[in-house]
Amino acid sequence: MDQSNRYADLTLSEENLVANGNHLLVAYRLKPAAGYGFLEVAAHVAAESSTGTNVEVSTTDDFTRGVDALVYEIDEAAFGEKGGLMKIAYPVDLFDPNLIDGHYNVSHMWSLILGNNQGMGDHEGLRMLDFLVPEQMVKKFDGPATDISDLWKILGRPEVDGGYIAGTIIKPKLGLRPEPFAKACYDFWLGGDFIKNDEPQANQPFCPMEVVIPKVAEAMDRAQQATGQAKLFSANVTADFHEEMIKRGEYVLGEFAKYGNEKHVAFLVDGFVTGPAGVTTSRRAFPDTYLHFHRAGHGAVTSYKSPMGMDPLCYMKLARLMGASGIHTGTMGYGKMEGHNDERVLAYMLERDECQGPYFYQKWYGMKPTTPIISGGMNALRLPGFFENLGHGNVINTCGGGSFGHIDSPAAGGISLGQAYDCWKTGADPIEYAKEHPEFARAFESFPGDADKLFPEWREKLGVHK
Ligand SMILES: O=C(COP(=O)(O)O)[C@H](O)[C@H](O)COP(=O)(O)O
Ligand SMILES: [Mg+2]
Repeated sequence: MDQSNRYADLTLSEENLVANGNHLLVAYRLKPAAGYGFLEVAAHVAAESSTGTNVEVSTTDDFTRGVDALVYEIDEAAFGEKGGLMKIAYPVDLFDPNLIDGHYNVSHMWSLILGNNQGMGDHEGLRMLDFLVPEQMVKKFDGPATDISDLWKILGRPEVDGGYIAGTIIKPKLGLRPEPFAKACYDFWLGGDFIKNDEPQANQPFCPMEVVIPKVAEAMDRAQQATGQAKLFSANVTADFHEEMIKRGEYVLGEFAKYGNEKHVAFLVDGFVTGPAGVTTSRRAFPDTYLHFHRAGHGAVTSYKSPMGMDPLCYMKLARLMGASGIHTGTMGYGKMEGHNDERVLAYMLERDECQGPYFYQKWYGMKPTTPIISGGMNALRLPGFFENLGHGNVINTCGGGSFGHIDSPAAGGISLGQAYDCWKTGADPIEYAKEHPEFARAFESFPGDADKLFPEWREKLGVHK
């Protein structure tokens, strides 16, 4: 049934919709299934995402029609064989404020703008490319309670432009028992700032939280004394229900508090698999603890290979609205995961108070920034190019292989990361810099494949032969 007479109004002006601020606007890429018209399917998406279904119903009244989501712009040829562009305006009244405090919840918003419409049978692809949250809504999402400035403060750095946080992920991903796990922490903290649990490290029988966390807390205390520097640990508190997550969070804080280091702890939440409810549990139960949002699983929804789901930019915006202090943002083509250099905008959308997305200019109205967390196949050699592309180093970077794969030690791995930032920041040539900085130089021998690709004559220039 073609519902475009009700769920489309191509006379609407986006400029007015933005100025009025009474709609959440969404841009989609749509590829109709064979035999269906573009506007017909676009209108069905709007119906299915707001007040309609696939047939007229007798209970619809004039008020209902007044909160219809409306297709207001289409460009059928925008993406060639991949489909066309269409934009939908969702009235703010469709969204769901909490009973408790009137804040919006991301789960509900997500269920509308990317809910049933994903499963419709009359399209071959529907992908969310960008969305614009109007001021009246932005101000009623939780947003982050803490941000990178809180970590810089603990590290004794300026709370503005405090710079690069050199981090790692304890590897191997699984299988370490408590003693070797804590030793790996200590060894890295002799050279780096920040350690995270790998996303599945939690309470396994071979490494129970109640055995390993006390050892990690003790290792942090020893490393701080040995280096005279503050250290940070991001502990995985992910759980399927809030009481378990709170139990884990309180336990971790209690163990680090024994050394006065409860503020040196962040909470790792596997936010894609636990969903907005899990993220919000940590955000609200532990507002003083940096919320480290790991996105494992997000590729099922955000991979550029897919005609469905949403672009990573949209996922970053949802995470900031949820209240992530930091989120894994990808490596913009410099690491091992899918991505490209223009994904700078993911970081800018997270950290700035205003940012131009691919279709909308989003203002955040003072909402705290979310830190880009850069991870996935990174090491000291790949970092200078990454910083050059992004234009700054105010990020948390976690290199698992890039630290524990350094041929000298995890500490040398950590040091090499900080040196990579220093190399970029001072504008030094990496090869020349390596001649004066042994840990950075040994990263070339640790990751020869990368060295060959990034700095072809490195062996001759550094006098390192096979
Ligand atoms: O454990 C790692 C990286 O380990 P390594 O440094 O050894 O590659 C992270 O889970 C990935 O970065 C996740 O990807 P993303 O950060 O893109 O979500
Ligand atoms: Mg991992």
